[in-house]
Amino acid sequence: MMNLTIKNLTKYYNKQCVLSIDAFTIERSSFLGIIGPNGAGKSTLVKMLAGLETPSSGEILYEKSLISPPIYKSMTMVFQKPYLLRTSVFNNIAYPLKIRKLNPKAIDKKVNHLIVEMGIESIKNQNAWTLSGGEAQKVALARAIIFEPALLILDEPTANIDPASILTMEKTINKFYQQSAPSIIIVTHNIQQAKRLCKEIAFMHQGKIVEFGKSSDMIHHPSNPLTKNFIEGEIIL
Ligand SMILES: Nc1ncnc2c1ncn2[C@@H]1O[C@H](COP(=O)(O)OP(=O)(O)OP(=O)(O)O)[C@@H](O)[C@H]1O
Repeated sequence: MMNLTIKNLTKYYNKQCVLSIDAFTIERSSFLGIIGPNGAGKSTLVKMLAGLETPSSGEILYEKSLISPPIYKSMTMVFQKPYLLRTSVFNNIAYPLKIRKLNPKAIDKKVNHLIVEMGIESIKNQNAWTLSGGEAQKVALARAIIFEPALLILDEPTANIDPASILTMEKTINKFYQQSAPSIIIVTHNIQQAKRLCKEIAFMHQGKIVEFGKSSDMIHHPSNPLTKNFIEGEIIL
């Protein structure tokens, strides 16, 4: 679990401001959904939270300190297009435990348990570069949660995958959340998914967090007209 505080954060690309957030706090053990139209700045925000993009100004504090290398020991991000290693599915999932020097027996047990839980036994020995998109998404998620990070960032982890696989992934994410109480941030275009998974939702538009609240309030009683239109499926510009 991790507490994050954003202060006067901006991001500019080619002198164009794509993100501007004055103040925002993500409490420990939050399960935050970030929704909003294309280009709203969702990925830019989570990349900065993951330390993959540098802010143009402002700061992000993790547990009240500025981002620093130790944070990476306990944080991971899953992308829409997963980056997997060119080795077996088992080795991909085991990798975070190997680099943390867990003993091989414990690694075997943990990885096999998760593989069964996620229903991916049939691809356990398959080279990860030969997987279908949905299979690769599942492996990327398994690899992310296997070391029980304090902060898990998911950027559209279930985009373009079938409903059964979405449910498997949501079950896995939820179980991890219930068991380990991490902080989870998920960017999703699927409002129903945000409703199913998240405790809080932030709606972003044109680089700003327009509205933030408990997920049931945000979905059923949004107070901002932009949020309301977006949730009701209207096109917003
Ligand atoms: N590396 C970059 N160089 C220039 N512009 C960028 C770069 N990355 C993002 N942008 C711009 O920043 C804006 C916000 O992009 P971002 O990817 O954060 O939006 P998003 O809300 O995640 O959108 P989507 O829902 O389409 O994934 C967009 O206008 C995008 O074109």
